Amino acid sequence: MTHIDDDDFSGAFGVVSAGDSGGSAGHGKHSHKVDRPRIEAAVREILIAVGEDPDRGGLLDTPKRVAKAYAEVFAGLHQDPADVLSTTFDLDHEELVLVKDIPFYSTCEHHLVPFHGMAHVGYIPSHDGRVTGLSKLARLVDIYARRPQVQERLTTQIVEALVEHLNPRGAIVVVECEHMCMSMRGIRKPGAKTVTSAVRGQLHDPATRAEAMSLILGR
Ligand SMILES: Nc1nc2c(ncn2[C@@H]2O[C@H](COP(=O)(O)OP(=O)(O)OP(=O)(O)O)[C@@H](O)[C@H]2O)c(=O)[nH]1
Ligand SMILES: [Zn+2]
Repeated sequence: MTHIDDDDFSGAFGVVSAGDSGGSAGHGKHSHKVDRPRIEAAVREILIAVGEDPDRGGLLDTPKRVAKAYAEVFAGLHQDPADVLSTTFDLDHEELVLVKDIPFYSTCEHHLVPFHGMAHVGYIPSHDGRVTGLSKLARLVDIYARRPQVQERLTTQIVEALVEHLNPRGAIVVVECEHMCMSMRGIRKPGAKTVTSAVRGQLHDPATRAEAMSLILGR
C-alpha cells in the first residue's frame, strides 16, 4: 500500500487578515484550517456516487491523497499577501518593473477543475521608491491562484494587492489561461485561451500601457 505522509504545506494554516483585499475567498472571517478528514469523507462519497468501489486496492489511499492535494492547491486561502509584499527595498527606480511569463495553476470555482497559464505582473514604484523583490510578485500570483477562483477576480486581486501594499504609481496585470472546464468537458475547446487584464494609476496612460503590453507580448 502506498504510504501517504501527513506533512502539511507551509503557510497553509496561517490566518488571513481581515484587511485582505481578496474578496470573499480568503477573507478573515472564513479562515480556518483545512479539514482533511472531512475532505477524505467527501471524496469517498464522490467515489461511491460515480459508481466506484472506494475499498478496492487502487483507491484505498485516494481520499487521503486528494485531501493532501487540496490542502496544497487551496493553501492560498490561508495566506496573506501583506506578508509577501512587506519585504521592500528603497531603490531609486521610477520606471516600469515587469515580471512576465509567471506560470501558475488555479482551480475554477465553478467546476473545481484546473485552469492554468501565465501571469504578467508589472508596476511603477512609488515616489518613495518602495520596490519589492521580484520573486514576491510570483508569490503573490500563487497566493491568489491557490484558491477556488475565476480568472477575472484572480487578475483584479493581484493588481489590488500591489496597489494596497506597494502604493505604486501604476500597476498592470495580464493573465492568459486555458480552462480545463472548457477543454476536457462541456464545450470541449482545448487550446482556447482567455486573456484578462487590469490596470491602475499611470498604466492607464495609453503610451505607458502600450509599452507594458509590448514588453508582455514580445516573446
Ligand atoms: N467569466 C468566467 N467564467 C468562467 C471561468 N471559469 C469557468 N467559467 C465559466 O463558467 C460558466 C458556468 O456556466 P454554467 O452554465 O453555470 O455551468 P455549465 O453548465 O457547466 O456550463 P458549460 O461549461 O457551458 O457546460 C461556464 O460558461 C464556464 O466557461 C472564469 O474564470 N471566468
Ligand atoms: Zn470551470
